[in-house]
Amino acid sequence: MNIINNFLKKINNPVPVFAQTKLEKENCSEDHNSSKPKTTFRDVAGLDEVKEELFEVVDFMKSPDKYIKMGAKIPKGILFYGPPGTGKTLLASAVAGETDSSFFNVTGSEFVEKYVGVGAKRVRTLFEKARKEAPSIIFIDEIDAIGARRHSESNNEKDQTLNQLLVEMDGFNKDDNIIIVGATNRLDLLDEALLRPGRFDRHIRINSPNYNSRYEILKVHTKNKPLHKDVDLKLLARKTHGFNGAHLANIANEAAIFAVRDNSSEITNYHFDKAIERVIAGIEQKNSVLIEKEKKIVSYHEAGHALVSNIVNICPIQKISIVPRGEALGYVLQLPDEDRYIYTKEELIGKIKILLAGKAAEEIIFNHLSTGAKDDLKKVTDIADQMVCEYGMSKLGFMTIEGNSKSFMSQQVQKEANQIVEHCYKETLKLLKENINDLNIVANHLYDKETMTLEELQSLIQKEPC
Ligand SMILES: Nc1ncnc2c1ncn2[C@@H]1O[C@H](COP(=O)(O)OP(=O)(O)OP(=O)(O)O)[C@@H](O)[C@H]1O
Ligand SMILES: [Zn+2]
Repeated sequence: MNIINNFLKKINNPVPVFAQTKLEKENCSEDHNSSKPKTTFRDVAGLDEVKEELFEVVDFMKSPDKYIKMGAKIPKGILFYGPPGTGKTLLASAVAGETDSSFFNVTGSEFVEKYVGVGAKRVRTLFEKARKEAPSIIFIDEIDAIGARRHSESNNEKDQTLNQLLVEMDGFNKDDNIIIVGATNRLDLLDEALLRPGRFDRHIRINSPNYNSRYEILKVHTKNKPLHKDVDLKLLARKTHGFNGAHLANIANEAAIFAVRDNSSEITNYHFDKAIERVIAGIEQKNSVLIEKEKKIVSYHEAGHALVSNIVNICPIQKISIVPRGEALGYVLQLPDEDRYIYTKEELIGKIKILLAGKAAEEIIFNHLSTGAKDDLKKVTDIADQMVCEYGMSKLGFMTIEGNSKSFMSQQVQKEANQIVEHCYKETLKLLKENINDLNIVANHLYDKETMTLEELQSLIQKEPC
């Protein structure tokens, strides 16, 4: 599983083996020239909610007076965050295209300099130009390179650059008509000053595409290409689980190149298959069969979590997904329970069962132990340990066990915690075996559709004949 994890990690961090797409840095040099992109929202597939949010920004820019009259503040900064290759640059360029703005496409690292003051000067020059050429969109990719949280052992040059960016953003006039779009894969690294109201105060997560979005992206990138009638983009979308928009654009391009090489007048399934292989091979020597197998395991793992969560019903599920996100190959999103401070023993036991259900589903279906449950087990260990040592919920009695007494009693603590976890695991296996039909149905649905809401889960389970 580690190899596969690495593979997925790698395909989320594309290596520069492909031809650069038209947007990438075509007009960006040391002195930050702008361009006037022709990109529109029609070029961006999927991401409907994000586009909706950006429509408002476009309207702000097109008719600022309407908003100013109402006393509404024009947004200054939008921050896109999420994995690479998912269309952040494309979206920013579409905002520029839709508003006929000058587009400044820069990267945070371009401002990182050895000599104090040089980065800050670059920021100043960039904003001067943007003001002159307004309306403007300034897109700063990898904004964490200049916007990372400041530490006590400060780096003077970096701090000055960040300060200059903050000064420029604060100095906007109402009628400047400049929007800054920052992009990062690591929102958690950014300095809080940058995220304050009036600066980058709109944060928009851009996710890896699910099956539907992959289909839409493939449609966009094959729009002007002669496809053989047998080419089934839905099937292609299915085969490309875990790929991002940049990979899919490359697949469409590579398939066209293969067709030219074959002197073919149309792009066929064969060319697409070769293109997929090449894109995968460019990343790592693997084939898509492995992805399919992996996808099946993750589907059952997440279906296990979801089903048991639905039965135990401690906090409602929002979404179940097998689209990789960060390091996770799949996830079940539950409503945050941060408002809760008190849990009963039954509820903690329920939490442990939900966490163990992924592993249990894998054991029932594949009869294997995999590495996919590492994070789950860590959380289980923490809860069981707290039950024994902090909440007096074991045979050791109503006492807290900490410090020296914890090391002194470590064997007993471990034995109690083990008993809790083992008991929960047995119960979870039993629950899932009793509901094996539901497990299959939910896992198959996840495998096909890749994401599922609570309503969909519940209607699927209810539909099943008793
Ligand atoms: N939603 C999408 N619709 C259409 N094409 C897409 C989409 N997402 C990505 N692409 C394609 O992938 C290319 C690269 O995407 P883009 O550079 O916008 O990603 P990014 O999120 O900015 O990545 P990075 O973080 O690596 O800079 C785009 O130029 C486009 O061809
Ligand atoms: Zn899990």
